[in-house]
Amino acid sequence: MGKQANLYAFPSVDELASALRAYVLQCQEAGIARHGAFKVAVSGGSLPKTLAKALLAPSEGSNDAVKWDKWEIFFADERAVPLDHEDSNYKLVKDELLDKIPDDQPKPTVHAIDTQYLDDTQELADQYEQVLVKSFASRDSVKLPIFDLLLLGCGPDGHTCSLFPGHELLRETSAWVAPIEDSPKPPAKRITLTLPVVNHAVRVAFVATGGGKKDIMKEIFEEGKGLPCALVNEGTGDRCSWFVDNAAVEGVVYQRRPFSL
Ligand SMILES: O=C(O)[C@H](O)[C@@H](O)[C@H](O)[C@H](O)COP(=O)(O)O
Repeated sequence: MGKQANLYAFPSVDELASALRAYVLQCQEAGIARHGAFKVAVSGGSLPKTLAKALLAPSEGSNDAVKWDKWEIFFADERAVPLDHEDSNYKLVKDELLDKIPDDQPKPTVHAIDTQYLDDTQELADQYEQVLVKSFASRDSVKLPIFDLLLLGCGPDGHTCSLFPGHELLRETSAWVAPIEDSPKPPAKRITLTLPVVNHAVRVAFVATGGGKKDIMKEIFEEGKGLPCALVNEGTGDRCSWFVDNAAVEGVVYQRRPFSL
């Protein structure tokens, strides 16, 4: 049992957000204890909004503080567009979360893509990989970076990051960051963390809300079928936690756990 992904279901997004906050802050403290920083990668989609709900809530004491100055934020996937483009995940995270951090709090370090390489997605991915190498090398001198936490969404087809069902990118074994030019979800050109990097993180948290997710949740948790989200579940076991609302898992046969840290 201990080897399976944790599924935490909440009656509302507000309750989900408050548990997510506790979970993220525990990961933050573990990262700081390990190496003096909290290295986290985030997805686009609906995740930044829920994350903002969790993290911008007022702090309830010293054990409940978001230590933004220790945060290094990376992008689990990013679209090959300028940073002020409406498809940009950077812009999404900036608008939903970063710009709303109160002025009296320090700001996190944010690692955006280098937009001078937008016309060449391989180069864009390679350059972003170098950002990771610089951030992680002194820590591990490593084959793979070890993120303290990945905060991911789950698409209606079971994709996560920009790793899509049946795509050859799922077989990538050496790159940390890879380009994709034919994303079925627009825009087509993107970069993404690869599956080995995702599965190597200390912890992975998926956030999925709303009844629109229940069919794919059933497939992921009951059948798997090589869906990217299921591959992450298999690759990370109980290092993986799903934060969902009841609507997203209605009818899904899989044991929910009461949330606790
Ligand atoms: O850039 C992207 O497209 C996202 O990173 C993508 O992987 C997203 O997380 C899922 O599609 C879930 O999106 P929703 O949360 O909006 O369903």
